[in-house]
Amino acid sequence: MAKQEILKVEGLRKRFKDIDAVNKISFSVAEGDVFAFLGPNGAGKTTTIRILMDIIHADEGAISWNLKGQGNGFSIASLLGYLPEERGLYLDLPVINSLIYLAGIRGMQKSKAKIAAMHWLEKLELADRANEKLQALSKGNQQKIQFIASILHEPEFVILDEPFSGFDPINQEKFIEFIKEINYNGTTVLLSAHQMPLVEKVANKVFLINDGCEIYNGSLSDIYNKFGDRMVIDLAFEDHAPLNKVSEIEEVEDIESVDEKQIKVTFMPGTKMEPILNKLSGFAGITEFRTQKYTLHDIFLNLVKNHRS
Ligand SMILES: Nc1ncnc2c1ncn2[C@@H]1O[C@H](COP(=O)(O)OP(=O)(O)OP(=O)(O)O)[C@@H](O)[C@H]1O
Repeated sequence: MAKQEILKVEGLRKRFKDIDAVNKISFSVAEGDVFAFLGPNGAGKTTTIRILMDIIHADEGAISWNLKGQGNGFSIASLLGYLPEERGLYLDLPVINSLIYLAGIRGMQKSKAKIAAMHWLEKLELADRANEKLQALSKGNQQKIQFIASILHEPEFVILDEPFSGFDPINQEKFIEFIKEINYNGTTVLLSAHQMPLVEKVANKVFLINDGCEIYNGSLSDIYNKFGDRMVIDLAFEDHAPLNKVSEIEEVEDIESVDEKQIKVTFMPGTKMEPILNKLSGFAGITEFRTQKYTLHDIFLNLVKNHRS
């Protein structure tokens, strides 16, 4: 059975002077999705999110929400969870007071908010800092508090704008687990992030935006099926990598220079390994040969590059 649609966006458009920041995009998010909203810098992600959060208004288009809490006097924005790109909490208040206050204005009882806040502070290894002012915490720890603030009231739908930025790799991995956990417990997630290896661990749907326009909208598995059928080989050479000569191999689609000795070669869809091995055997001084999976990162770069050209 198809899952219930929680958010439907149709023909959304926003212009800033002569820039189409968001250019007639449409998508829908269903209950239980982790919907990855991806795009390069300046693509229009934060503008779209700000429109969804009612911070700015669209010039054209329609947004419909289907949240269980609608109609009980709370605004849509207060029913949602939101981790904004620009962080900002009450620096001068003790952490626990900020969290309880923020959950309160979103309709959560004080006693329940306190229990939930302590639960998340324990999880994020910050329980012993609960009574300190936020400004005494490191930037990464402040970000953890802001994440707690966005999900404490157990929203049906949370928007996380760049949740991994500013975290070390260990905390980034932990946050993947936290996102999976809130999603498992019933929160639908719209996630905007640049770290593709993290995104592909948690998302089931992907929307790719570039220059305000849709360039992919579908499931994560479909994006691999449609665009992922490519072989990638990392090559290292004793001396300078012979970029020009490798690019003459007819099956080569793209070459990325890692450094002067290393290259990453992407082959056309359907390329077989054996003829490539034969061709590469003609190159002197190969010190490393490694096949790789074509990742979401590669697909993303390729789709954006093709859209620009
Ligand atoms: N208030 C504004 N006034 C004028 N232009 C704006 C404004 N806000 C955004 N823009 C422009 O709209 C475009 C989209 O910006 P947006 O912040 O939505 O991109 P983004 O995808 O979130 O980028 P990033 O990944 O860098 O955060 C950019 O060209 C940006 O300069």
